Amino acid sequence: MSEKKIKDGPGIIFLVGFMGCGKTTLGRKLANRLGYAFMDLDHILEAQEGMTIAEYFAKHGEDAFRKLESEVLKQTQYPEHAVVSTGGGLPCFFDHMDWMNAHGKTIYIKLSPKTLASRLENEKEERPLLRQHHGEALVTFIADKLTEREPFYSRATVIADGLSLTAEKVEELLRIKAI
Ligand SMILES: Nc1ncnc2c1ncn2[C@@H]1O[C@H](COP(=O)(O)OP(=O)(O)O)[C@@H](O)[C@H]1O
Ligand SMILES: O=C(O)C1=C[C@@H](OP(=O)(O)O)[C@@H](O)[C@H](O)C1
Ligand SMILES: [Mg+2]
Repeated sequence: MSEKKIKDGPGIIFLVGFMGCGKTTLGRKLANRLGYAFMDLDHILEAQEGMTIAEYFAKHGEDAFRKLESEVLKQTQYPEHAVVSTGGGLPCFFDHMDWMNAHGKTIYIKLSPKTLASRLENEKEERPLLRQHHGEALVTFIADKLTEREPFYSRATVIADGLSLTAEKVEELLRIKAI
């Protein structure tokens, strides 16, 4: 594996962006391409708690979830090289953008509310914040939440157009940025 790694590369790459932008999907592909470990903080949290995020929200509520995802972010043991997919809300709470930028590089996968909504319409059950929104109301909900979250996401090391983003393209962006 090690010969595949970008020499003196960014170490830890955190993928950030709204629900449905592809952090989990692209993260796995990017890790595979770079020969880095793949870690998804939502999956780590679910394995640790023995329940899904939807179950955790139903049982303990969002405030408890935000505290727990903060612990998971900061207490996880990261290998030297890893691609880490975060949950969509994580960058927008506590000091998480600063923390991730201090511990690695961040990539914001940017997409429009319309595209996000079309990807999420059939994947709302596992995302408790979206469950009660449908059709045009889902687009509006996403647009409003995105406006709120964008200032946090925009502090990423690299801002990438999610529509044309592939693992190859991310690798190229990292090289261009020389990080
Ligand atoms: N580049 C892409 N093009 C089209 N659909 C995608 C792409 N990346 C992810 N998806 C789809 O969008 C949905 C959400 O992807 P996911 O990786 O779970 O996003 P996130 O982790 O950011 O919430 C999934 O159905 C996934 O298959
Ligand atoms: O945006 C959010 O607040 C959330 C995003 C989810 O992760 P994905 O972005 O991978 O869907 C998950 O952490 C939880 O449902 C809350
Ligand atoms: Mg995900």
